[in-house]
Amino acid sequence: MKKPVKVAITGAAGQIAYSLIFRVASGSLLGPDQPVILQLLEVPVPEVLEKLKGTVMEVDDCAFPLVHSIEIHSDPMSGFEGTDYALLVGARPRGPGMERKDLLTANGGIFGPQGKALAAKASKDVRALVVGNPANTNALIAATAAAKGGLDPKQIHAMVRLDHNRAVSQLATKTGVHGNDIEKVIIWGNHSSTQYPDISHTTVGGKAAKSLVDQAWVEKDFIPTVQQRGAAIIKARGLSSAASAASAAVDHVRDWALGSNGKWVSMGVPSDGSYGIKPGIVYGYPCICKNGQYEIVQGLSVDEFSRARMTVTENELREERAAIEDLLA
Ligand SMILES: NC(=O)C1=CN([C@@H]2O[C@H](COP(=O)(O)OP(=O)(O)OC[C@H]3O[C@@H](n4cnc5c(N)ncnc54)[C@H](O)[C@@H]3O)[C@@H](O)[C@H]2O)C=CC1
Ligand SMILES: O=C([O-])CC(=O)C(=O)O
Repeated sequence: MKKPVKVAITGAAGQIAYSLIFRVASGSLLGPDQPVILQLLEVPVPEVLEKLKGTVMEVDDCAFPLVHSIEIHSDPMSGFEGTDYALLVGARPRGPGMERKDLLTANGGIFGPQGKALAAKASKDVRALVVGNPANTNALIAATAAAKGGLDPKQIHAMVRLDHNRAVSQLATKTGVHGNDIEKVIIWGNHSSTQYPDISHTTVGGKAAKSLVDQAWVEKDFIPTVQQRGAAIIKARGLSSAASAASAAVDHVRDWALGSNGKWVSMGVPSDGSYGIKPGIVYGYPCICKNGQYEIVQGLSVDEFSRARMTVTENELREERAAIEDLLA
């Protein structure tokens, strides 16, 4: 048996975690031979911690072979002790009629202290994924705080994988193939309604996606459907997406940790000037992961249509940054 690794999950009594914890415990995240220590974090509110105890009872009742032990915490300084992977889910979700950036004030304050605690307590190689919305700017806040404590901002990502998976699914349905046959989808920018799902480089069964679908469908159907999918789920379910968000979080961290086998995956990572997106924001890019590291895919052509959309979502992220600049100080 391998040595157990520590996986911290915040928002552990919430709806995403109710799916995520079981996926991690079953081995979907790090493989079928990797034992895990679950570090479950919640707010220090008795009713919430009681609810979390109920979830833990259920994890116990699954008798998962890979669960080494389970801890409950309400302070990130104890909860992130020795953490190898952190899934930062805990934050308020939006309701009908809200944009995700409307949550900045409610949620931004959560991520500075968590970034600080990761730097102080987690493994020096920790990899953290921010799921809580607005995910990109929350990741920027966490990464800025973590960097002050010595972590590399590249260790803290934002999740745009749900958008990536949604784009794959929409295109698969349209072209009548399985999602497995689709490669090189990109989500540029923000996990918001300005994100740019780009199929300029996408292949479907080895053929250029652009040769299989018309541009009017891309502009009027595909892009808005992917951009608005979160809102459509809220309208249908009365609650924001949960199991699909957990699944995307598993996909993101698994590919980061174990490698994407040469495949492109969309990840919200610190902008580094690639594709003209100057540093200072966390931006969705196409990435390839290997040996526990990610690299932004370089050298792609960007046409006028794509550039305009990449700039819109970049501008929104710079506005979000300006709105929380005080949290970066
Ligand atoms: N990036 C993405 O693709 C997606 C992001 N989300 C976001 O994920 C977040 C969580 O969603 P749900 O699980 O549905 O919400 P939820 O309300 O069911 O659960 C959130 C939990 O986080 C806890 N929490 C709040 N502050 C915390 C803190 N400082 N430390 C630890 N726990 C804390 C709350 O007590 C609550 O139990 C929301 O912000 C939502 O908008 C949701 C879907 C997709
Ligand atoms: O839309 C929301 O608020 C939840 C979310 O981020 C998504 O489903 O993409």
